[in-house]
Amino acid sequence: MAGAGGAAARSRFAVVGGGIAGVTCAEKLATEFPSEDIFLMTASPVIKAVTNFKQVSKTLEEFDVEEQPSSILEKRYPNIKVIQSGVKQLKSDEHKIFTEDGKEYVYEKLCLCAGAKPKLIFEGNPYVLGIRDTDSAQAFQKNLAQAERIVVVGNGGIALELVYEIQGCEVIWAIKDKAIGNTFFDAGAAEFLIPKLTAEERETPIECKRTKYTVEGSQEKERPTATSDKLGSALGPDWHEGLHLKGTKEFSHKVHIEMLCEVKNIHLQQEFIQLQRTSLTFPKEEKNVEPDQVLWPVYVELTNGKIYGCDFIVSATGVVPNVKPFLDGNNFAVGEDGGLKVDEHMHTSVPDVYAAGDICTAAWEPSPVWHQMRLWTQARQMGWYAAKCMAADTLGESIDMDFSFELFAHVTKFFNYKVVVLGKYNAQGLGSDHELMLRCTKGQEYVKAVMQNGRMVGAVLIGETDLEETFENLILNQMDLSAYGEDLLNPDIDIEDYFD
Ligand SMILES: Cc1cc2nc3c(=O)[nH]c(=O)nc-3n(C[C@H](O)[C@H](O)[C@H](O)COP(=O)(O)OP(=O)(O)OC[C@H]3O[C@@H](n4cnc5c(N)ncnc54)[C@H](O)[C@@H]3O)c2cc1C
Ligand SMILES: NC(=O)C1=CN([C@@H]2O[C@H](COP(=O)(O)OP(=O)(O)OC[C@H]3O[C@@H](n4cnc5c(N)ncnc54)[C@H](O)[C@@H]3O)[C@@H](O)[C@H]2O)C=CC1
Repeated sequence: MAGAGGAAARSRFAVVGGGIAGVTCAEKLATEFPSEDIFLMTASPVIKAVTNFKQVSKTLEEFDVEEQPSSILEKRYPNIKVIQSGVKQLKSDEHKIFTEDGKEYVYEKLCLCAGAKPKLIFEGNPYVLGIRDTDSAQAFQKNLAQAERIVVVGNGGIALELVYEIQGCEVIWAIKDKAIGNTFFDAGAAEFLIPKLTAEERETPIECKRTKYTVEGSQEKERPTATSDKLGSALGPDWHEGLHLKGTKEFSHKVHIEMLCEVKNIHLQQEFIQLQRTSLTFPKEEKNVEPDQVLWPVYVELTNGKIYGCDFIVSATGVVPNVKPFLDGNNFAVGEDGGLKVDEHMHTSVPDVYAAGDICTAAWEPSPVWHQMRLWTQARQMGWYAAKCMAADTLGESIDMDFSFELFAHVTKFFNYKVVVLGKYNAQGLGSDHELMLRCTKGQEYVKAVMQNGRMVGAVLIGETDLEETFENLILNQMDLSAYGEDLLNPDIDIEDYFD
């Protein structure tokens, strides 16, 4: 197709990234321009396909994500040409892309969908693992299978999933906040969820005696393999279901939460022993463990003064967009979160270069009830809409913002509860100018509506509340609900009757 030194292959449209954003973008372009070849360049050997797509309501959507060989995509869309090689450089003024295998490609319009990678604390420390793609999830599972205790740092989606799923291994969960799950929940919702975490801990606590580590013994153990530099796509829904997330112990779940703290330092075993011997200020005893009984491969020192020994650390502390190969020599505007800034047409600050999914930072003036979160729903919506914008620009047509950006809407599962979050579900950016309405039945459902000037601007629905469509409509139509007062959440009143 294109050889080093040979003529560069040309295509009207090129997309970089075989994750949900890139594949959706390429598919949409392939449908809009059936007689054009679409280049899809990706560093990963497999691509992500959205299957069983279901529009649950106006803005809520559910789908499965499948990892597939790229040949399946090419079979479905014969005009998509998958180029399996990482992009190492972009020369946007020449409209050229250079891949790791020494080839070059010329495009007219390009969409960058290279995703993101875990933003690790103490990056480079071999005992700190991140979870992003199939390889890193498997590395995590392999290490967990030999572990008795791990420390999970972070309080977002990944940490919430992990602390609930891990069995047979003690989990020390270190969070900066005063409640769990700060990216999705406020303290009230966290309070509702906590019993689920501790209940299962009580059900099956057949605790075993901890085997004693010796320095020699621990050296024999396989060391954790931290996330490699390989750039796979982010995992899909229920990614942990196929994995056996089990440590070496016989008990079911055992989670200890350390709130309002961060990791101050990480000490390897030898260094820890040395510090204990020589430093006057270093704590003489490891907290939580009988001194000298156990030696752990690594020790985590928290800012609250506590120290926990463990087998390894999971850093579930957010992501950083994969922008590096594209920045050099190109004048991209980059957001505070490190993403490529895109306008309301998914266009970056560089001519003919668009971006979608985790790599981008939405820099347009959003609807008052939409915000960006790096989620696969948004990756799909952005990839699809970016392709529409590329098509419209090519054909000289105008295009309106897609409806999916009107309202932030996400449906997921935490602690085995269905969770729906809508609009400014945590009163993000509203300051004190809002009121909360709550309804909670322990162990069953938690309903929170965020109200501003008598109008609903956000909601959290945990459990089978069946309220998502009604609330979605109420947020979208911004009806004045002051007259309904507390009845809005009264379970004996069918509020749908009011508004239908
Ligand atoms: C463990 C985990 C659980 C998650 N759970 C949920 C969830 O429950 N719900 C939800 O909505 N979201 C969830 N997410 C987030 C969601 O997976 C991502 O937001 C989404 O998949 C991002 O898609 P993307 O296409 O932008 O990026 P990615 O999936 O990261 O894809 C990027 C692609 O670009 C390729 N690439 C990277 N660099 C280059 C390069 N230089 N050259 C060529 N190709 C390159 C990669 O190989 C990959 O194919 C989860 C994420 C993780 C890690
Ligand atoms: N069910 C879902 O919807 C899920 C979504 N995801 C998505 O996948 C991506 C990655 O997930 P996460 O890594 O959980 O990111 P996240 O952005 O959801 O959460 C990061 C967490 O780390 C904390 N943090 C950041 N820096 C820290 C530090 N130095 N020390 C301690 N804590 C720190 C933050 O306060 C936050 O709680 C996110 O975009 C997330 O939205 C992940 C899993 C499940």
